[in-house]
Amino acid sequence: MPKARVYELAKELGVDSKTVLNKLKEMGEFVKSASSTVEAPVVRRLKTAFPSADQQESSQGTTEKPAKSGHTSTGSTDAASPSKGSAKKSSVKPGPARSVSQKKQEVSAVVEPETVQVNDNARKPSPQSPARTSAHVPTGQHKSENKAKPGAGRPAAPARAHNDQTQRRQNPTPKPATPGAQPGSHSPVKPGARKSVATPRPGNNPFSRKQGMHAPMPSDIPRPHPMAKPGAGEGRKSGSNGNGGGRGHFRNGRPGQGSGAGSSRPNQWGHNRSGAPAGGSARPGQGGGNRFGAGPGAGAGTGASFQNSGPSGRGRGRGGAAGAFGRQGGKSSKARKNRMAKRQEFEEMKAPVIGGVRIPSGNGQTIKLRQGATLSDLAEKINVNPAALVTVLFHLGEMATATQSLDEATFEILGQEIGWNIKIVSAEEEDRELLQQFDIDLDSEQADQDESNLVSRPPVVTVMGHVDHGKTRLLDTIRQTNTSAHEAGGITQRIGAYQVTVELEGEPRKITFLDTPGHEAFTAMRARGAELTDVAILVVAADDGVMPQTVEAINHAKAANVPIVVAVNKIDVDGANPDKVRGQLTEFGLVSEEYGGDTMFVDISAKMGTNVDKLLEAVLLTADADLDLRANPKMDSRGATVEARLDKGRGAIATVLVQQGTLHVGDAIVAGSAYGRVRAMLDENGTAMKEAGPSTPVQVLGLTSVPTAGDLFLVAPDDRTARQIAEKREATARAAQLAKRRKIVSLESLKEQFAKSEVDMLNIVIKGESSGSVEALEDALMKIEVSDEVGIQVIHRGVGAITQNDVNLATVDKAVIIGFNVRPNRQVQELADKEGVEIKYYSVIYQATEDIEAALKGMLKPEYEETTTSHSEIREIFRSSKFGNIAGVMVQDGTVKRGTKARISRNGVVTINDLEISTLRRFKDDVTEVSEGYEAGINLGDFNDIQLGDIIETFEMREVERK
Ligand SMILES: Nc1nc2c(ncn2[C@@H]2O[C@H](COP(=O)(O)OP(=O)(O)OP(=O)(O)O)[C@@H](O)[C@H]2O)c(=O)[nH]1
Repeated sequence: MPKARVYELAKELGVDSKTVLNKLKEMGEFVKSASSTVEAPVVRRLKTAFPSADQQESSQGTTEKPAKSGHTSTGSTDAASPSKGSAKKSSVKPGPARSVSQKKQEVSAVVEPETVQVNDNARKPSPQSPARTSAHVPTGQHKSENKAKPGAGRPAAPARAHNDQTQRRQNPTPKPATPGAQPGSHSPVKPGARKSVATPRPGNNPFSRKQGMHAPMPSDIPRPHPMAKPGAGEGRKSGSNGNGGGRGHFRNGRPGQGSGAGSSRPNQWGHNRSGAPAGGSARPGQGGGNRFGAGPGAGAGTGASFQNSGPSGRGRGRGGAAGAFGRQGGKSSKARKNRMAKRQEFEEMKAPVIGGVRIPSGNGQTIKLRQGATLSDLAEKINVNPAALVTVLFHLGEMATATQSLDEATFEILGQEIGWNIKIVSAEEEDRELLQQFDIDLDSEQADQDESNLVSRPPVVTVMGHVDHGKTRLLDTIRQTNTSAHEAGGITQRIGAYQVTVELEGEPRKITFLDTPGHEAFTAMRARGAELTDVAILVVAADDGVMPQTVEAINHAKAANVPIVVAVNKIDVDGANPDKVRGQLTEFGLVSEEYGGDTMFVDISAKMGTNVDKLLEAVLLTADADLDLRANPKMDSRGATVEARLDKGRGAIATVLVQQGTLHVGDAIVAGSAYGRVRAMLDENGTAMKEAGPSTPVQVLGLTSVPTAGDLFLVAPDDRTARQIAEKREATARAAQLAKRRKIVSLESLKEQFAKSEVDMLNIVIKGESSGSVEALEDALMKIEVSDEVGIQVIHRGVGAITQNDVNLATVDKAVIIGFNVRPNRQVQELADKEGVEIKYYSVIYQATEDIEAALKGMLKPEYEETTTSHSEIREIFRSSKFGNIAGVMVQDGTVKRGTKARISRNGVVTINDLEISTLRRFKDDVTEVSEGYEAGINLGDFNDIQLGDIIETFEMREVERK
């Protein structure tokens, strides 16, 4: 049985701890404080020294000093004069009364944290309590009720709660104890007074939004706002403590805290819900604690807290000893608020308290966040402290930092909790909304097109297919130029767009070709919302058939809902089998017309020019059959950037494809975050143009910066609007970039792993001559997978020469700079040399990827494997007082070396690992190694458990090359 503590004895005996302490002193027992323990014999003596509990109750009721607390006149006093004190305003709601001893406990000034009581309640009476009557039930009655109904505290919870609330206001008017105000659910039932302990009713959480046990009153308004000064929130927290434990059970799985000992950080947010105890104990006297602690049901186990906070009377403002509205508090004059402030507080008060923090409810309002948004982004939009959101999320069981990107589902759950309908919008949607701010509504423009304004436009065609199947050659043939000859490495790297005119049924028709490095750029553009392609030509070499990238290309075209025309190429090559290609493609849903399908297949030879005209016809026929290719040339131009680069002499040059309207020289244009005025326009041959209609690719000069491939462009009403749109886009792009960067790190917990040296990141800065090549290179690099332990992070990419900024960034982030067809100037190179920044130059993508892959492999930590170096049999054991046991061995194989790791195997079973050959001798000489066939003396350090016949195996960990 545990030793009794003074305060427990005091309760049991129905006196205050001080009395017990005095008595003990008289008895010659030195006991330090109320929380000190007392030995069993002393307890017996003490009990005999006091009258019986019942006697004590009756006497106590009359003898208790009023000065002890507001509740000193309990028991018979109340019974005798029920109208006294709080009875004036008491409600007639009856509640089971507490036992007298219970009341006395409440009167007691000394309460230990572990006694979960509301003794303080008794000491903080208020004239406002509507439930006070219940507290004035005569003692005897209380007793009998309690005895009859052991759990009688429950029905009285509301009354008790009010009592608590009011009592904490430190009204000196003597008050009776609150019935059932001592749930003490955590403690075992103790004799005497403890029997009347009531557990809090689960359904009476006064701060539950759903249960409505406690309608927020102006007097409940915390001050200052807990979001601003968490400390002030404790009152509220205290208030909820009574039942907070119950809440805690559900929300945090931390049952019992609500009735447990005082929290060391009572003011921290989140304690409400977790049911952590009131802050009063840790910060005695803080006003909030008293006032809000007085909420209904607040009694559960926070007695100590309140006890401390109450009498100290050092409450701030309205707290502490303040009256109902705090006007009697120490700083009452300062505490007075104007109506507005009170109103505001009231509103704040009504805000849901989640996890101890109060977030103004959005009342179901919709709020839009960009993909990859963080809690900080949300906090900014709804004007709350990001830390509060972190807390709320934590209470929802999700751990995230304020700057960590969260997914849509998490935001949705969080939104539901805080009353906001959080919608995650794509970058395109966000951009559309941004444009709407400038009265540019792309959706309605599209929908409200007047049929009469629509004229047919050329189809835009993308050529896709497996590597080396002849895409570039086909485009060359079509244009009757030979661009592949100029391409470094012979691989298409630049994204261009060209227009050709072909004759169909005697009528000249235009086709716009996007010259892409395959489907990757196509998808990269789509990712930006640039749905440029109308028809895809799928090039399949007849001598090679369907290859992995052919399938990928099909999938991408299908995903974009783009009709496919199949060009079965290289039919001039020996072994070409166009039928096989047809057969293979049926598996992918591309059934040729000859086979009863609706996909046009044309057998061509890009090299010889065979049937290329037929292919173009097929493209036009497919476009005519499947698509309604019309656009309005009369409106402001809209389109997308196909490629952009920085020209030394002419500045930014963007190849744009006009999709709607007509682009004119002099138009104010914005493409992504680049803007400017169209200074000049050139076609693919460098010929100047004055205007460009729908489906026309055109090079635009005059932008202030280089846009990115796939960036949508539009003509703005004026230069200023163009600039403002660009600036806004720039800002959102920067935020998104940051989020993306954070995501890379947070998603895979790379950072943490990195910190633990479990993963290494190769940071890369990519600079290239055009946005298309930079993008293609980045995509290619990101696909490199070497191992889970190493990864690539592109920390910056851009078009143009390598600059000082790039080097600086690389220095800070320890990055490697890749210059793709670009070079730094001398000063920048010198800076890089000085800073030790590596700059690698490439003009072919695969060389870059190969190099980086090799670098990553180099970053892998070496792999080790165990190699056995020798076996030696123990043939003799020499006992040395100085060295311990020395094994006289015969080296059976390999070489024993001093200092190597060793293990012992006995009858084929390893008995011990991790030994070391500490000394190695040949006769009397210390040696470093002994080879096979020789005898040696081995000492294994402290290890002496060796037997004749044991085998000493030595081994080393050797580095092995990674595959
Ligand atoms: N015999 C023959 N060779 C062809 C034909 N078409 C292309 N080639 C050759 O195939 C090789 C690859 O052609 P490209 O046009 O560069 O292939 P690609 O698909 O553009 O390749 P990437 O740019 O690497 O994606 C070149 O050597 C071409 O000359 C053809 O119809 N017949």
